[in-house]
Amino acid sequence: MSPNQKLAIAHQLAKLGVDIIEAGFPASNKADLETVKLIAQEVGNDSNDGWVPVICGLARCNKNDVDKAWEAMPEDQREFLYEVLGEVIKAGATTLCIPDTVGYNWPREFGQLITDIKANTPGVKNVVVSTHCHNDLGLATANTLEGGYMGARHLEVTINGIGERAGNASLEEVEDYSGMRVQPHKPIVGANAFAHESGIHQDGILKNKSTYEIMCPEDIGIHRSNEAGLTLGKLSFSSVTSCKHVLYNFLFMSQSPASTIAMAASLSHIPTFFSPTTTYTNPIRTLLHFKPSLTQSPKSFPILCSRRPDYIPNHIPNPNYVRIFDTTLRDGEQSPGATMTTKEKLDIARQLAKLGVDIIEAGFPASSEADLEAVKLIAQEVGNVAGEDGHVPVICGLARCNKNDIDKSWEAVKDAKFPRIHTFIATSEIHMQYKLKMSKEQVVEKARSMVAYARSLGCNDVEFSPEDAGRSEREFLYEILGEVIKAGATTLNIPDTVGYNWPREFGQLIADIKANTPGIENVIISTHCQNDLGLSTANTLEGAYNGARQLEVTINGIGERAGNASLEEVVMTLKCKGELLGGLYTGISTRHIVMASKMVEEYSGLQVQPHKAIVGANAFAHESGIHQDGMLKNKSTYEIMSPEDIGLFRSNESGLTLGKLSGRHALKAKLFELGYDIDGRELNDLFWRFKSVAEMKKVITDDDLIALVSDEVFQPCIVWKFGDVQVTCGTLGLSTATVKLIDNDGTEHISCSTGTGPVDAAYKAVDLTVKAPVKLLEYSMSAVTAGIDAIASTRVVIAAENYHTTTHASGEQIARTYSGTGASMDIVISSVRAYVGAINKMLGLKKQSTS
Ligand SMILES: CC(=O)SCCNC(=O)CCNC(=O)[C@H](O)C(C)(C)COP(=O)(O)OP(=O)(O)OC[C@H]1O[C@@H](n2cnc3c(N)ncnc32)[C@H](O)[C@@H]1OP(=O)(O)O
Ligand SMILES: CC(C)C(=O)C(=O)O
Repeated sequence: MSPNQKLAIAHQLAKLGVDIIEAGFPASNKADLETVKLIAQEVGNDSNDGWVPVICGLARCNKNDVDKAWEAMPEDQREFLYEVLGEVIKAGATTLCIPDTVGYNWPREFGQLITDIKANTPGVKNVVVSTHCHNDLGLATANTLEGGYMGARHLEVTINGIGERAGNASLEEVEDYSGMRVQPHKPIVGANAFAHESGIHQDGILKNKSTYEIMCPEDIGIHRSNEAGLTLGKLSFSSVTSCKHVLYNFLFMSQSPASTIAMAASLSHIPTFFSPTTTYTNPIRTLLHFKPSLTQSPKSFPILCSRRPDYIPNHIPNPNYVRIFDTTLRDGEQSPGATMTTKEKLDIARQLAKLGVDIIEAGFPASSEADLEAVKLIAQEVGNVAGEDGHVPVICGLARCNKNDIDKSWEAVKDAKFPRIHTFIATSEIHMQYKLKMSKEQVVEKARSMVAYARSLGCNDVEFSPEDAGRSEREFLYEILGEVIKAGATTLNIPDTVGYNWPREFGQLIADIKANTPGIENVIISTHCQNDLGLSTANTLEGAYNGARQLEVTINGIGERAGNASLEEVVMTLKCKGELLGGLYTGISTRHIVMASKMVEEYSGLQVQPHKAIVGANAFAHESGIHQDGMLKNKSTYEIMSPEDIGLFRSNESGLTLGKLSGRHALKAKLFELGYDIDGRELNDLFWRFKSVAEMKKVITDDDLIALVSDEVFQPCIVWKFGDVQVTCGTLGLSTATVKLIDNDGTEHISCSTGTGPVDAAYKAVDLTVKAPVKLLEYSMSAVTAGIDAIASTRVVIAAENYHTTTHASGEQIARTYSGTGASMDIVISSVRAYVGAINKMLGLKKQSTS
């Protein structure tokens, strides 16, 4: 960020009411010294409602760098930590910051560290204890809160959670100046955080907002456009189905996210402020560019147990084995804009099977004919194929507690080797009273009879969820859960539907259910944690710690509103910390994580933020000198897992350098290293794209290849194929473009158009051929690598003008949205590829729903 941008953010932080602003690292460079000085002078003396923030600058302990000593260390080394801290207190320190520098702690562990320091450090009563938690496992927010709970009274956070690698605990939002885009499903400030995609949620919201919202968007400075009478901003609605009730969606004023605050409850008095942001601007992927190094690699994981027990619906022979239930294709698809075609869902299901997930929730078959067909296909094609280790995943379909939904679900899954019906009904007062309009007795009876009905169809694997369990009365939960066990449920899933619990609370809920529900020993307890407060990963782990043996997650954490617990965070924490969690382990083959993440990102159109834990582009990138120095000396200094564990390979580790003389074998091998197993026609097509880039570019980097794979492989079914484009542009006249597209029969269509620029002209030429009027809602471009010969990656979001509308709560018609991505060294070609990809997705879905 520039000095002026930093100053503007400091002013904003002061308005927000933060107590201390760490303004920079003055010794790192002259500009930072000057900026911190300026902030100290201007912001550090400016009263906001009588409050002047403390201005702080970071410095190494040059003589003896104790920074690393402060992260979680084995209990037996704690004495050293108390000693160092005691000494600095004697020397005059006023605040003790306890950093989990590499984001390696989980909440119980970090909380214990704070407790121990408070109990054992001489003189600690005279200073303030602070947390500083990094987010490498997605646990920074939970660790920070646990630290606060255990007595820290100074919590170090960043706006939007940005920071080194996967970032820090988050306050909120510096998206524009930092260029660090937040993902749509980022809690609190993401574009989807208050958007409701699925019919059942919309129905609830229409009846009473508290059914699916735990805070008012207005509290954090977000204004609903329909209430404000405005329709600015992103259209994030795209339901797969027609719903009886009027559909509801929050459209945000485009400037709103930049004004929001993570700890909304305590900060709701703060005035709101905005900074406009409509497109994604993160410019450069900074995936692994390390030179191979001889230094020691991060610790290898303790091998707890690798065998996956045989599948028995209501029993796991090994008590430490935790089933991973992936709901990317059901809850994930409920993310606004994430509608996927049948082929895309099938591809993802295959990848989930490769990953080794135990259960794939493939959809909600009653929601539409298309979803029923997609789930059926997945049941037949993925639910009967054994993977490398002989594992065949369970295929599951969601259903409300009614016969029609359950029939559809059974029809969809019954061809799988291991079919499962998942039925649910809400149990919280607010949902029963306003949404269902049912008494407790009616809800119990419905749940009991529908579980029995599902069993009567011949399904011996029935999961039941008391929706909104996180806000349900305990005694009522024990009662209804006891009844469904008697009726034949084999898994009881406990959802924190609105992401309202914090880890201790959710863990206690699982422990209480385990202790008080009659017959619970005969079933599997499961968790399903939404991420509205950024706590879903920690809640899920607490659930496991307290006895849950099935964890419901999604790839990249996508899902309704702020999404779900993410598979990669939960699985990698169990892999890194399984021992601390009592020896828990999963059957996930983690080296397929990156491929799954990329595929879901491309198909759902939901891009993960660069600082997303595990799979974000920066998760293994080291930006600052001190970290880079540490990495060069020993990778374990700043990495808690090696990228290879999740299928991400450092450049050149193989020694393969691809260029214009490389052949398909080298390309395939290199792609395999990067986590992509590509063959056949896809490999061939990719090969020619690769060759054309290699002819122009001396060095083909991993990022170039990743961009090409995204563009070539993750494309929707082809309705129109991009052929050629020719543009003329400049200052002397209108830009003109000629575009050749090829239809399904191989016929070439050529159109010409003028436009305000070359991309506009090319898009108009495409429109002339396709004749399906669309509106361009978003357009963003980023350079994949540095330099003039970089590959440009384009992302567009479009909406159809004449069809695919749905009704907004305000009564207006809202168009569904479709995303497309493209990559090329030529920005116009990249742009046209993205545009044609989005159009193909729109036409493909239209074809699918009309057939
Ligand atoms: C927490 C979750 O994630 S729940 C899953 C959310 N997923 C979805 O909603 C999938 C997409 N949804 C859809 O396609 C549609 O909502 C459909 C096809 C399922 C239903 O559409 P419609 O029949 O038009 O109903 P609509 O969605 O408007 O309203 C939901 C109705 O189901 C009822 N309902 C909601 N949950 C349940 C349940 N678990 N069991 C029984 N009835 C339920 C509501 O009370 C409401 O009933 P009402 O009409 O008597 O008031
Ligand atoms: C259907 C249930 C499990 C759900 O998605 C939720 O409650 O969030």
